[in-house]
Amino acid sequence: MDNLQVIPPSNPANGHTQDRSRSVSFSKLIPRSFRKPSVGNSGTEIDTGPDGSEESMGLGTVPMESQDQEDALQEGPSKSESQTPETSSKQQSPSLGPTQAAKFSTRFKKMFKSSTRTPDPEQAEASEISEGSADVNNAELVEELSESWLNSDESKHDMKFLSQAPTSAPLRVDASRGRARARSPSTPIMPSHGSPGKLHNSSTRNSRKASTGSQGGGVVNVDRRGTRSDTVRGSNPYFQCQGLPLHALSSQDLNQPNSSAVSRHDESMLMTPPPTSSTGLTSYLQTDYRSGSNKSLNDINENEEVENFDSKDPVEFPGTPNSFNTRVALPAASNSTTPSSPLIISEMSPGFPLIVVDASCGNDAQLADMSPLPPPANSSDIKNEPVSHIKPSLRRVASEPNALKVAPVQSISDPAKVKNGHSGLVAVTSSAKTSPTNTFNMGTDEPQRSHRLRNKSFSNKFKEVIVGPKSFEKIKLLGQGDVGKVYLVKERKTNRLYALKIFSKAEMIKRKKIKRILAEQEILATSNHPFIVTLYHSFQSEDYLYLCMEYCMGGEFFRALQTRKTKCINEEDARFYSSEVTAAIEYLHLMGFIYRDLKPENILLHKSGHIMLSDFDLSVQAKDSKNPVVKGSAQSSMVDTRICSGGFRTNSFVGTEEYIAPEVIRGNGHTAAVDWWTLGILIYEMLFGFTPFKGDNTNKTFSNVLKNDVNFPNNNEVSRSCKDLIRKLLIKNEGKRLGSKFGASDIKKHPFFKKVQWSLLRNQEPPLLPVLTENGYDFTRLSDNANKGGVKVGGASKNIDVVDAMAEQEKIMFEEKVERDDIVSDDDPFHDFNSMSLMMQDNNSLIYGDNNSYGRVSYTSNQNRSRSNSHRFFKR
Ligand SMILES: Nc1ncnc2c1ncn2[C@@H]1O[C@H](COP(=O)(O)OP(=O)(O)OP(=O)(O)O)[C@@H](O)[C@H]1O
Repeated sequence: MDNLQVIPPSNPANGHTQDRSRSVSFSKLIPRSFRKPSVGNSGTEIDTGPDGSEESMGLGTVPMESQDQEDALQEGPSKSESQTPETSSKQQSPSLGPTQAAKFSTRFKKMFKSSTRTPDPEQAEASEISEGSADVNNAELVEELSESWLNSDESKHDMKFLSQAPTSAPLRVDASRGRARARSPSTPIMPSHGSPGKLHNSSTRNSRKASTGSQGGGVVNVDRRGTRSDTVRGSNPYFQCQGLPLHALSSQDLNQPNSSAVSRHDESMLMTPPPTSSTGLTSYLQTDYRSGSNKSLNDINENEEVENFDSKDPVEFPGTPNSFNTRVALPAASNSTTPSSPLIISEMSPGFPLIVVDASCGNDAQLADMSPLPPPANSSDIKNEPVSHIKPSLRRVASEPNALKVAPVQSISDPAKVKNGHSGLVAVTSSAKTSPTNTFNMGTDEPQRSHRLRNKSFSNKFKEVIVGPKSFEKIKLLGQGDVGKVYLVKERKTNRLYALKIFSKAEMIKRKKIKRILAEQEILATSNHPFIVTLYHSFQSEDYLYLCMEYCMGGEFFRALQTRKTKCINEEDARFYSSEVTAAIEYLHLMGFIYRDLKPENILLHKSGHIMLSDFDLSVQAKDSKNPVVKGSAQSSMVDTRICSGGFRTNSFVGTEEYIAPEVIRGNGHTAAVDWWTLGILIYEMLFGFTPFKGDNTNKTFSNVLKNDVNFPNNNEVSRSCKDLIRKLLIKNEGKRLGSKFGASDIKKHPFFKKVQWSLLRNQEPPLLPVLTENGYDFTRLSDNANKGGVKVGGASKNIDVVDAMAEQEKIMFEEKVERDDIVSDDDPFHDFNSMSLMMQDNNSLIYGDNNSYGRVSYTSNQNRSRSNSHRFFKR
């Protein structure tokens, strides 16, 4: 990998000329209200590529394979695709009236006002070492804003203002983000284009990340320069550059001189403290932030972060007639008999989970009384509730593959096992036998479930919550995400280790993240898959929300990659991880979820070395999701998972910069195909240590994503089939992208995965095994410092008051009293957040041991892997 020949994205040959077409691409990124209607699958791109056969993969590897050389393989974007935006943008030249233009101007002024303020020293320091891409200075703005928009008469006023603004003044971009990436040595380092001392969010994130001990124990001391920006949530940089589109501005935004819908919460590690008055949170919420949380997740406009609920989605509050009529149950939650909410249970059988699609479509009534369960464990926090019967659920026992036997797996292609018909469901058999470690908690009593929980689609998995904040003892801070903090905790009663993610309600409301946390809970609670992190408990207190999850001691896969000398892994290992990721995404798609934030940082490593997908706050559930369908013949059938969310388009601007799919940038809506795009980027990054479209700033990256073909370094170790897979996943036209026909089945059938036995993935030997070690990478010192007052945030020591406040806040977090579902009033924004516990606790979760530091993890190569995988689990 050392001899990688990399064409920096700024190389004109790589499509970075200041040419017309680039402006054309960016013209798509003008405020959404000016955009052309969705092109969707009707792109003009022509799929000239092969259908996946090895033979058709064409040419051999060439140094830094050019597009020309690879044409025979490539279904890259056609010229017509890049021409379309130009045409459309001209046709769609924005036409602002004088009032609208004035509003835009107001937005710009507000933004510059905030951006030109003197940065604090720590931010300045952080900015010097940063070179991320999440900020854009004014000069670039003027240079790179949409050509069509620039040319419009109405925009002149605003652009004049932009060009007059001090060029050194950066625009703050998503200052709230708490994450950063280290760039691998082989990643092209782009020249910094920012001026010294400017505010730079990614650098701040960087510093914060280091200070908080980062991730799940699997933390390495990485180079803090050259970070990549983090997850973007509804904050299209173009909106930030240009001011928000009018439809996203509320009257409040426009009238309050100091308000800015684009400014993010401060960069303090502290969550915004909740109101302390006796009226408490409820009145605070009702006064200031009437969110749409009482509506269906999908009914809330996805661009909530840049929109004002009051103006767009008025929600009625208590006392108002019909205040509850606006509430729609969470997706797939309210009616288990609806065909659109198939009950899909994946069982962690001894071995690989068998997906069980309940052909009765989850009719609770029919299944009631089948399996009385034992009473919940005692908890002082919990008041007893009337009990109800539940249907038995097959749930996986957490991942302990070595201790488990492989259950016979019945192929989903077995026609005898596939039922299509009235229920419209694919029955993929469960031949799993319950093992001692996989037994249902069958008792004589029934689980307690609140009325609200009973109505949930996942109610067969959960009962009334049996723990509260006091049930856990904090061991250390694992890391801080966008809005939540994740702690390694041990349950006092059992000594079991968990990852407890805590969100401040006030913060969630302030930053309009209510929908996100509800989505995350919904997906975690609904999912039951060995490659998706298990949710054990969730509960809320007056001021906080808690998600208690399986602790993945291996930390982020990204960190594991960083421990590699080359920052990348070989193709065989990449196949392992990508196959597990594909299985996880397939499952999510089956459930009607689109993940939308695949990246190595969101892939955690279980202690077994297998992956665990986490962080679902960007995921969305398809409206009217359909049941999977089996297509093809008995010999070669495929489960069409694409159809589960078929036709569902969503239009938020979310994702991670380097992973964002072209259709997301274009803003004309996207589908589940975005997940296959991100899979392509992930595989590329695993193999080469950097992402294929990285530019030296956000705009360049997006331009590359829209225009550039994927190029490969001169690396003969990567097979043609692998490159072919990447190319097909990175087809810019989502309608032509691999996965657009049958979803995951398309990907699984690709020659790159030919040897993979999908049903036995969980029994493969992982390439890397996380090990707690005294000599591993240790970030606990930093978090210890944080606790002792020596915390460094943004490169400078925070004053002791801040540290004290943090400690105080943590104390409160772990002392609050749990609020059961029934006492959370219906008008509470977090009414739909359930307090609940998994029916059966996992007996395989890690147990706290005094001798472990839980801060030092290293990754060892799995010696068993080659023998085990090639001889036992891979077809020959
Ligand atoms: N179950 C877990 N086990 C171990 N570490 C975890 C677990 N869940 C989260 N973490 C770690 O805690 C940190 C914060 O997690 P979180 O999901 O909030 O952050 P994030 O991925 O940045 O989220 P977001 O994208 O929402 O900002 C991350 O470093 C993450 O790897």
